[in-house]
Order: sequence, then structure tokens, then C-alpha cells
Amino acid sequence: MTNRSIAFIGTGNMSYAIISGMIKNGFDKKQIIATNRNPEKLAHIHKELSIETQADNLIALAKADVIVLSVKPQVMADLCQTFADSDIDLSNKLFISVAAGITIDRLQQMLGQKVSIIRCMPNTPSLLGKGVSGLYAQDATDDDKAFTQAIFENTGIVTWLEKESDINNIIAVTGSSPAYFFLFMEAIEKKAKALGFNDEQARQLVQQTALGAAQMVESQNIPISTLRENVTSKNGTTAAALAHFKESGLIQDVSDAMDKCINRAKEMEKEL
Ligand SMILES: NC(=O)C1=CN([C@@H]2O[C@H](COP(=O)(O)OP(=O)(O)OC[C@H]3O[C@@H](n4cnc5c(N)ncnc54)[C@H](OP(=O)(O)O)[C@@H]3O)[C@@H](O)[C@H]2O)C=CC1
Ligand SMILES: O=C(O)[C@@H]1CCC=N1
Repeated sequence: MTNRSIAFIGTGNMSYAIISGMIKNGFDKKQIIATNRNPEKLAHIHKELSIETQADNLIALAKADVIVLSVKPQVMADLCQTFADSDIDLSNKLFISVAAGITIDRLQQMLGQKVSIIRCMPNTPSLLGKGVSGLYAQDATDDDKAFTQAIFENTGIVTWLEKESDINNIIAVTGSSPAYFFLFMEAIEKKAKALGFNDEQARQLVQQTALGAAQMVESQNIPISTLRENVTSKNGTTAAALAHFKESGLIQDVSDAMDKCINRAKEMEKEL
């Protein structure tokens, strides 16, 4: 089971993060092939990760037992068509799709047959082994599920989802959410600069505070709301800032933004 070779088709931001996390955790590099249609990106991947790279997806497809589909959703159909049109036997391969907004049924349609497919919704902190991956399988074997879990455990924590629609929900909670945190950090950084801190100071101040806050959540087994309350002196500075967030509707905004994220995934399921 553990000796299966894996091809990442369309190695961009997400797959690069996954492969990096896997390698950092001791996954055997010799089992990994990465493809990209851009020769410069391929050279960069080879230089940085010292793994086999391949410009021709079909060569990677033929060689590997497990195929991670990691192109953007909008180009997935064209990619899968090249696989369906090839004379390579797909029936004994495991496909893992990290794409948002494309269901297993639709992927099987794109590939022209009912191959074994597991959907995974990872996130970019996988790069550091701090990722979250939501996994969903319909008809995959226990062996395929165990292998997929083992791959993604190298990149952080893994959680199995009961329904395929939960993939759309976990996109909002973990797949897209690093960007929400980055946006918040950008906003604090911008204001720090406006207050006169230089670029280097502003960056350092925001990153250290975000890191410290995240590590407090991780290391102290108390509700996040208690951590917030511990910063907030009665009638003090934090209370003034938080009251503004509350009045301006930040909490509802976060919920609404996550609904937008889920709805976009549902729309994509119809479009693609
Ligand atoms: N980024 C994220 O945080 C997350 C992304 N995902 C999913 O991961 C998938 C990839 O996203 P992401 O990594 O951000 O996207 P990227 O665009 O960074 O990566 C995809 C790469 O695949 C290349 N590519 C496109 N078509 C082909 C092809 N036919 N053959 C070989 N290479 C090809 C692209 O080249 P080119 O640059 O020329 O277009 C690009 O470099 C998406 O489906 C997304 O939904 C899931 C969770 C989180
Ligand atoms: O923005 C996207 O559609 C992808 C899926 C989750 C993160 N990035």
C-alpha cells in the first residue's frame, strides 16, 4: 500500500504546498512526480523540491498509481478529456481531486469511466505541515482511503466528511479561510504603516501577533472567547475596538462571507 507512486497533475500553489509538507514529513521523494504545463514552473519545482518533474501529463499518468488532479476547476474538463482519450488503463488507478466545485460524478463523467476517486479539500498551510484536509470518498476501497489519509497526514490534520456537500462547507471553514486571516493581517499591517511604523516593523508586528494569538489558541485548552476576554479590560482600549467591530457587523459579515464561499462552490458544480 505504501509503495504507490503519486503524480500531481498541475503542480501550482496547492500541490506545491502538499508536496512540500509531505517531503518535510519524510515521505519518499522517489514516489512523487509533478507535472506543469509551464516549463519554468517545472524547473522551479525540480530545483526546490528535488523531485521528478514531467511536462507530459500522460507520461506521469501512465507511470503513477495515484493521480492527484490539482489544476484549476475551469480547466479540469480539458485535462480529463486527454486522459479519457489516451490508451492508458485508468481502471486500476486512484484519482484524488483537490478541486473545488467539481463532484465525483462529474469527474467520472469527465474521465469517461467510473474510476476510483477521492475528493480532498486541503489548504495552503500544508506547506508547513499545518494544513487541514477534508476528505470525502464514495466507493473507494479501504486501502485507497487509508493511502489517501496517509498522504495528507504528512501535511497536517485530516478529517473525513460524511457527505460530498460537506466539501463545500469545509472550503469555507478551512480551504479559503487562510485568505480571510491574511486579509485581516493585511488590514492591521496597512493601519500600522499609516500610524507611522515602517514597512519592516509593520510586517513584524502583525506577523508576531498573529502567530502568538494562533499559538495561544493551540496551546491553551480554553475557549477562544476566553482568550479574547482576557485581552479585554473593562472600559479599556480593546473593548472600544471590539465594540466597533460588533456595531459594524463584523461577526455577521464573516458568516455571510462564508455563505458566499459555499454558494460559489455550489454554482461551480453547475457551471463546470
Ligand atoms: N490554492 C488554494 O489555497 C487551494 C486550492 N484548491 C484547489 O486546488 C486546485 C489548484 O489550485 P492552485 O494550486 O491554487 O492553482 P494554480 O494555478 O496555482 O496551479 C495549477 C497549475 O496547473 C497548471 N496547469 C493548468 N492546466 C494544466 C495542464 N493541462 N497540464 C499541466 N499543468 C496545468 C497551471 O499552469 P498555468 O499557471 O499556466 O495556468 C498552474 O501552474 C484548484 O482546483 C483549487 O480549487 C483547493 C484548496 C485550496
Ligand atoms: O479559491 C478557490 O476557489 C480555492 C478553493 C479553496 C481555496 N482556493
